Amino acid sequence: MTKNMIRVSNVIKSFGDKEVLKGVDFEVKEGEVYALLGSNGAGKTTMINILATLLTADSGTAMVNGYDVVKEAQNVRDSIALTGQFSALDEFMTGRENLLLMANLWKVPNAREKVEEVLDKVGMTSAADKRVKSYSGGMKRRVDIAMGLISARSVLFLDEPTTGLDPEARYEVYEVIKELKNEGTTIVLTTQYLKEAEELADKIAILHGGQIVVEGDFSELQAQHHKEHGEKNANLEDIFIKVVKKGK
Ligand SMILES: Nc1ncnc2c1ncn2[C@@H]1O[C@H](COP(=O)(O)OP(=O)(O)OP(=O)(O)O)[C@@H](O)[C@H]1O
Repeated sequence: MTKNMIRVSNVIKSFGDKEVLKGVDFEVKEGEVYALLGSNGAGKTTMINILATLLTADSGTAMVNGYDVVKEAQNVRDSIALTGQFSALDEFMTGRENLLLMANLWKVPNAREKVEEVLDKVGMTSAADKRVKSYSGGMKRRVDIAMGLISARSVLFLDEPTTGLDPEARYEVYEVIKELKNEGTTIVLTTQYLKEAEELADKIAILHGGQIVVEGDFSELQAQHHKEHGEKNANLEDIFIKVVKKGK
């Protein structure tokens, strides 16, 4: 049986009197690409930060790689890599130097070989000796993802990895995610580009009104949409808009 890498159960989180997550439940299986979608402010980053031990939920439980995010936070941190919208790279160092620094910090065995391996994986070998400040947005994002891949982590969180990138750069990052997916990496992805979720994700979830209101693979979402709205072969954008409108 495939292992559950993530198990979220009845997670509730408020900021002051603003209730953002109102009982979130979901599971992600090993090797699955799980896309968490939602409008701006729906709570996607909040949920990911709870899973990444950067925030604590008010109640409910969340497990990553079999570890409780509160009681076994260090084990969870050792199990995950998180890449956000904002680059954590040193602009004055080269891509290779950034990766090597990270590999040494994490005491990765055979650091140099590992750096070459991840550079190759994200297609950045030929530009590896140029300073990060000369990179395009897509190149920076690819090295960011490579930073996450430096140590063998069980789950990769990609929080809006393509936001703010032009279409060409987005495509480059998209190709990297596809490659990781083919290798069987468990990925939780948030994205504003529904086409990406449609093509990359094994499972799509829509977070709305503080809960997961729809979940399934794309064809299941299409079938549900067909049943409710009589529209066949809808794209994810149509489905998303109907779900979000209905929930209002
Ligand atoms: N530290 C905080 N203090 C107060 N409010 C916060 C905090 N972090 C998030 N929020 C609020 O919680 C809500 C959810 O934010 P979150 O960033 O999780 O949403 P999101 O779905 O990731 O949105 P986006 O797509 O815009 O990134 C927003 O209304 C936000 O303003």
